[in-house]
Amino acid sequence: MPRSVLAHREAVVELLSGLPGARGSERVPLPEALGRALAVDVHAPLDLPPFPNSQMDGYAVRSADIPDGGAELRVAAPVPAGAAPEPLQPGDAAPIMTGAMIPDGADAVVPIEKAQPDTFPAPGAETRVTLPATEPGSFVRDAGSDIARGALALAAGTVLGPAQLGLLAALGLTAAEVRRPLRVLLVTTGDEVVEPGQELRPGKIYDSNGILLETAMTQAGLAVLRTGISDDAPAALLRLLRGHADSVDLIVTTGGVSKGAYEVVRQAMDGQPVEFLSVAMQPGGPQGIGTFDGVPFLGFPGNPVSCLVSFEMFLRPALAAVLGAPALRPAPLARLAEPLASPAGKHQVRRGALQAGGTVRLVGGAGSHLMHALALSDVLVQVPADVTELPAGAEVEVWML
Ligand SMILES: Nc1nc2c(c(=O)[nH]1)N[C@H]1C(S)=C(S)[C@@H](COP(=O)(O)OP(=O)(O)OC[C@H]3O[C@@H](n4cnc5c(N)ncnc54)[C@H](O)[C@@H]3O)O[C@H]1N2
Ligand code: MOO
Repeated sequence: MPRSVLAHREAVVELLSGLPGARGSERVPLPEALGRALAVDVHAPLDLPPFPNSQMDGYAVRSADIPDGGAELRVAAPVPAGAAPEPLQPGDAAPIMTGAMIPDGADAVVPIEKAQPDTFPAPGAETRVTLPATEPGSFVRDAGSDIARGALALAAGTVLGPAQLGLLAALGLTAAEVRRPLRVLLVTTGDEVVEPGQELRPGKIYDSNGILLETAMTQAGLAVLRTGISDDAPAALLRLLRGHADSVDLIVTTGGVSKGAYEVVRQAMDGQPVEFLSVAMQPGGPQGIGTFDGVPFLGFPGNPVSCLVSFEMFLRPALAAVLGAPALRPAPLARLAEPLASPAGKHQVRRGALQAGGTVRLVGGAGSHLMHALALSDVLVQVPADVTELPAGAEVEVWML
């Protein structure tokens, strides 16, 4: 009886829950912190914005100076962005640029479009401007209105993307304290598999799983160690694993887990507490799970789509559950652009492309060798195990890659 997707995901969570959750932290410059998880809460060291500033190019005014019908005011010295302005005298309007500091005494900005004349006078010219009445606070971005000094800016565990790094920079920070990543040993296997760039002899194929999983894991915040491809000799794979097992937190292999005559991973795991089983999922059915010399081990199937689907369905969500990062894939509902059929009793994961208007088009068939179709997809279409047919227009959950 195959194991359900949910039960296998729980088994992977269980396997990882023994991992050192806190591997310590390190301080890295912001560009290097992309995709890493914050190790500590970050509180704002200053107000954002740091000072009240103008949201528009226009005139800084005292709103009380302008009655309902509008008023003609004397034009004061202009306030460019970056300058610390003189206080605004009663009855004056100071030309002010977007982002420039609101002068003391001013409490509103009238956009230049509402002024007469509606262009700024030449600097130094003695002129007057007619402005309409305005509410106090109009077009003024108050100090601390984005975040106040001392407030929690980002919580520990937050994965740092461009927006989070932009915030840290806005707060004047140049580095972040991030968690040390989990170290993963990734070994692809197969006598037929050769490194891209080498000669492709008859019967051989290039290793796509290596870069596929290495980068997927890197994006998920793991530090990946690659050893090169293992051939189908169990002794060779054992040498590779033993050579590195004590310096990693997790071992992942691809291939050699199904029912063939030369299943190198199965053979190498002989005597280790590793189970090889079938998950009711397609692709990604054959799976290995356990520990190798005490190190958590996952054996993904060799087909490229199968190994990526295994990563997305089991390892990535388990990392989210155990470490709080990476964030789970967004999983909205989308309407199928076409009908689909799915094997009874198996959770099917199809590859798809989201269309405008919330529909999803299937890309390629169900085959787990379809690397090109995977490369043209942006979602995994989830078809539950109890579903065998869906008409066009049916709602499906899609995981956004
Ligand atoms: N009699 C049965 N045969 C198979 C079964 C089964 O239940 N009974 N399951 C099938 C399913 S489903 C899958 S998935 C595969 C899993 O096989 P393995 O994990 O043992 O993987 P391999 O046999 O080594 O390779 C499968 C396939 O993937 C290609 N491959 C392997 N590594 C790479 C790589 N690094 N880059 C690109 N492609 C790779 C390999 O050449 C094979 O075509 O077993 C089915 N068979
Ligand atoms: O389960 Mo295999 O991963 O379909 O091709």
